[in-house]
Amino acid sequence: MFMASRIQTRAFSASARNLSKVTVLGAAGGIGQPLSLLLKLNPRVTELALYDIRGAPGVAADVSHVNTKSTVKGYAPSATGLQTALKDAEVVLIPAGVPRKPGMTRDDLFNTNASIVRDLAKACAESAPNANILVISNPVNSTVPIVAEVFKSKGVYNPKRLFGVTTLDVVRASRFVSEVKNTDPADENITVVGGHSGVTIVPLFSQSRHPELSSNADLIKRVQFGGDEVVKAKDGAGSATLSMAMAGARMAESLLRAAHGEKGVIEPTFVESPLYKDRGIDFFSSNVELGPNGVEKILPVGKVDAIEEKLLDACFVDLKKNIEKGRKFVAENP
Ligand SMILES: NC(=O)C1=CN([C@@H]2O[C@H](COP(=O)(O)OP(=O)(O)OC[C@H]3O[C@@H](n4cnc5c(N)ncnc54)[C@H](O)[C@@H]3O)[C@@H](O)[C@H]2O)C=CC1
Ligand SMILES: O=C([O-])CC(=O)C(=O)O
Repeated sequence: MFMASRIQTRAFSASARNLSKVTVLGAAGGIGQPLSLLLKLNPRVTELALYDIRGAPGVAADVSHVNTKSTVKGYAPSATGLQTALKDAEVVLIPAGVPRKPGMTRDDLFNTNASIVRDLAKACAESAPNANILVISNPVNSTVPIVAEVFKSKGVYNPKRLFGVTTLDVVRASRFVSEVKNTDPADENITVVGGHSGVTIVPLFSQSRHPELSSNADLIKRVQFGGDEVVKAKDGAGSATLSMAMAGARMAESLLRAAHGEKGVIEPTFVESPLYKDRGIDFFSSNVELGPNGVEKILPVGKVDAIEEKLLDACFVDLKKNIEKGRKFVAENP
């Protein structure tokens, strides 16, 4: 009896400490809906706030019937809708914005998505300045710097709490390698660094258990342009949504695990990074150890071979321009 009540007390105080509100901005979209469902299935999430310019209350009502303990609320635009959705959030995921159609690059989305992300970042800076912000909206190489600039302008920028979601690139890399090698993707841990578009995506096969793959140009290209495969197959109906939802849910889960005290949680993510500042690159995706304060430690890229060195050089050229473009947008359109 005594034991049982002690265990109960302990369980209660642990869960009281681990109340985690997660907010999705763009929750009624192609990514937003399955992402919200996956978050509802995550026992670490205790409150789920779903916001969109249309349809979020319906998605919330639907997801709320899934029989896990978390509460779900949907928010429509109103005087306080976005503000209330964001208040006390520990993690905010942003998949709001338009997706590509065949023939477009991610940069072609800039004109529409830059202002969407800027405005949502303003709301986050005001209502959830201490949350972990996970940016999914493309072009990630530019939208993450946009969020950083907005937070700076409001005096609340904390680089340890801002993440561009690049998880899908490693998810794809491990799956594509497993198809080539006829292995289980769970055993294929492929490091992918750089940014999240075309040649800025740099897989480092030399560091994997199949170092010879670093000369496999087709495989490198497939990882760099994996998103295009989906855009083409969807034929005008959008880009990756289901695999992206899985990747976004994994990133959110990793942040919550780290926030709840687990050590050694590592994810690849696009963050403000010292790794290539000497090359003029202020944001870079690499493996990052997560902790209760967000970014705990940015891991070094490690040894790369001559082919990968060249891939990195090409990455830097585009990445620098993409980052600058995001910053300039906020400077000119505050
Ligand atoms: N980081 C990554 O690896 C990936 C990023 N993406 C990007 O994610 C974004 C979303 O893609 P999908 O979900 O397929 O698009 P979608 O068009 O299906 O959904 C976007 C949702 O955002 C909402 N929205 C638009 N403006 C908004 C605002 N101001 N506030 C709140 N919600 C707003 C729309 O109403 C819509 O429900 C795109 O920019 C896409 O390129 C897609 C796949 C992978
Ligand atoms: O390809 C796109 O436009 C969507 C995306 O970022 C991806 O699937 O990696």
